[in-house]
Amino acid sequence: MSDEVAIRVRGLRKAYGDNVAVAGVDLDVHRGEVFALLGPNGAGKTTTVEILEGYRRRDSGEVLVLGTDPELVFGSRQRNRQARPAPHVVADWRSRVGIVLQGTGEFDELTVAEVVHHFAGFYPAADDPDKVIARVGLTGKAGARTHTLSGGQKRRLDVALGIIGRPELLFLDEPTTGFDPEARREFWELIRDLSAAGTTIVLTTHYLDEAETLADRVGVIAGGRVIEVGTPDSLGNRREALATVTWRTPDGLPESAQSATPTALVTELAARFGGEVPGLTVTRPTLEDIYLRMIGHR
Ligand SMILES: Nc1ncnc2c1ncn2[C@@H]1O[C@H](COP(=O)(O)OP(=O)(O)OP(=O)(O)O)[C@@H](O)[C@H]1O
Repeated sequence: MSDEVAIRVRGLRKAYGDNVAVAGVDLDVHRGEVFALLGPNGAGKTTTVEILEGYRRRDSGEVLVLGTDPELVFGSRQRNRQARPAPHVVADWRSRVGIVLQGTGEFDELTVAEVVHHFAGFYPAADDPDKVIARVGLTGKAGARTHTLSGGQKRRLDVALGIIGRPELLFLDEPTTGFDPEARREFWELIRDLSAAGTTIVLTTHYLDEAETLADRVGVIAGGRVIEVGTPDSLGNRREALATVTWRTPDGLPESAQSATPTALVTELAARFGGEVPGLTVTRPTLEDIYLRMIGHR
């Protein structure tokens, strides 16, 4: 991870009529990091990400993605036509940014291999299509027509199309929705590989375990504002949170205590029981506990 920013957002605002979806977001994503955006339904995640991708127009604020304002790259309605980059800069920016949208993975009568090979032709330095098909676990379906794929297999194809151009920056919107547990684990491996190879990754997810496993940093959005940014283990003062120690009394009844010094408590319990403490567990709040607390549910 480096301190150089891949994405810089300041004072981003976007309203749909009277509904303010994004109410002043500031955000930096560093080059090489995996950044997860979390937030309840309607929090403004997709709106924010689609503005970063150049698919939606903002009302105000500054946005730089790989040093370029995405609105100037894509927008035909940009405010300042003079500022529009030259065509080669636009093509260069598009090829450096990979986007995995929700549910694009159906191309009528085309096969998986045909679609991936076709998309590879759009990029100046595309990856090997067959290698990418293997990476997303679709080799067995390479000859299948895309409309015959299952939901999870279509998402894998979406991911293949997002990475075929070897992007420097990859956006993933709820990438593992509909994946079975094994497919999720395989996908996480793929993200780790891409990250290890230096790809900056921004993902939105509702799975807290996914954010915890993959993200270097997490940003929590609620009501169109970023309420906190931090590493998964430090968010919401998680590191300082009390541990819960549970055990069974000699009568077999469950007992528990919260402690800032659980090791001392366990040592004391071990002395009290003269060795093994029955039913002993020591837990700290999960990212999900902390997240739910942050967004106001208890
Ligand atoms: N095209 C649109 N037209 C009008 N309102 C919209 C549009 N897109 C989003 N909104 C509204 O903007 C707000 C933020 O929506 P957004 O899709 O950005 O949230 P989200 O955090 O991605 O939610 P989810 O987790 O459900 O995907 C919501 O109140 C939503 O109804």
